[in-house]
Amino acid sequence: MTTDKRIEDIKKIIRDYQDFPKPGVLFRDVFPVVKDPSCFKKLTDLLVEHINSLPEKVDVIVGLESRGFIFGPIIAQALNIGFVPVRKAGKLPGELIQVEYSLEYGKDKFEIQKDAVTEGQKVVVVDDLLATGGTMKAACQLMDKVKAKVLDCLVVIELTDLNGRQKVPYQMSSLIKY
Ligand SMILES: O=P(O)(O)OC[C@H]1O[C@H](OP(=O)(O)OP(=O)(O)O)[C@H](O)[C@@H]1O
Ligand SMILES: Nc1ncnc2[nH]cnc12
Repeated sequence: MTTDKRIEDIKKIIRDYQDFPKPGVLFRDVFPVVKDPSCFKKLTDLLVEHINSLPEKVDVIVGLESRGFIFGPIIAQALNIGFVPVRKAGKLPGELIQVEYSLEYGKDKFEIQKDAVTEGQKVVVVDDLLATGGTMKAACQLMDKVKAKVLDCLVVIELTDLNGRQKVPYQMSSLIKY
């Protein structure tokens, strides 16, 4: 993604919290961007422009609980396509597919409804932030299990200097890198 004045404006209002939620973690809080309507519009426009620049047309936006739910649906709506949630274990009804994963400050389990994305559908996976990449990698494993085609794994913020970074198996894109 290219440099853009809008990215600088967004970067200015992301807030940092040292030692949250655990000692040693520098937490990057994206919520001030959502609170500022002009910045939030800039951010969603940038994400939509990025998706429109992909070589293939996207069928479904997949968002990761919970901060991926802030950005995913608004992007899907702008693109006039559907949004599908990937949720932490025990939240979704019906037949599910599950994976376990580890993230910067813990472990969790992700689930998707079996028929939410169908074989061959082209998806973009959206989240607010990539740290170790464990969360995004787990979402990709779910996409493999439903035989979706992942065109892009898109995050607002990417932490590039983190120890224990896990490889995300598909194309990764981020607006802001630290
Ligand atoms: O790259 P990783 O090391 O896996 O970390 C990134 C993930 O961590 C945060 O989610 P969290 O699980 O804290 O949940 P939340 O969105 O519900 O706050 C963030 O929103 C990403 O999903
Ligand atoms: N450093 C961080 N800041 C905000 N969200 C996160 N999720 C995982 N690591 C994070």
